[in-house]
Amino acid sequence: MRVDVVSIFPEYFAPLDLSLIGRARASGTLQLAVHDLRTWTHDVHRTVDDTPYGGGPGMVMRPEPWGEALEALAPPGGNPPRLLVPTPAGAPFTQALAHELAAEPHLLFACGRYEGIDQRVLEHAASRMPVTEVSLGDYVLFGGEVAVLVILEAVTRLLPGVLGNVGSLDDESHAHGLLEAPMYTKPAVWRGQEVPTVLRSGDHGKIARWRRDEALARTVARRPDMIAALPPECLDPRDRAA
Ligand SMILES: Oc1ccccc1-c1ccno1
Repeated sequence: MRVDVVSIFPEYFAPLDLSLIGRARASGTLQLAVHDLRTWTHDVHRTVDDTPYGGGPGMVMRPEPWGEALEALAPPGGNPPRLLVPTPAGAPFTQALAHELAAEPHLLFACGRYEGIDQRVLEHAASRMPVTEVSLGDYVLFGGEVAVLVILEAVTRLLPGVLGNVGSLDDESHAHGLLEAPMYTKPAVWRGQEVPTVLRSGDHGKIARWRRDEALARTVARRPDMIAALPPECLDPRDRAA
């Protein structure tokens, strides 16, 4: 997978040389390039923002540098990337979208700052490539860089060969529409608290059932919205009686 990121703070992405993402880049699974938006400015002050039409506080990112950056990184006529624009006004970023993005050959991230990017940039881009405005949640950040780091980690870990133990994707939170069950490791007793006996029973059927029940209970308690979204067949008949 090829990933291009455009930002006025490219140094935000230094952490992407670390850990599993760093290994994915070294192995060639992930080809990542970070670009400074100011590369596509032509004035002495390398200006990227201006005051908003209609008034109001703050500044808006000018369309000209973005237009040139997106044309440089997604040249007309080539296979277009999918443009991801983190914004508080975007669609929720979910594990399902992470899986969708992990199947894309080329992602292009536009990191907005200030009050956002002139909307015409996204409208013009949409005439040439798929554009997804995405939100991490109902809160406001200084800019899109942190959101891109989160999205990149969620997507990269789904790429083939990145996670050593592929099985760990099977039962993690959101893998089957539920939150994951509590996890334990040695010692069996720690500060007087004992690991649930069933987990040390060796009975894999009982262990699987316990973990599913715990996952369901956690989801009901913490994320009832996820329960409402579960397809009926996901709820065991015994659970329906509950
Ligand atoms: O608050 C933001 C500012 C710029 C770009 C993205 C965001 C954001 C907030 C939540 N998800 O994304």
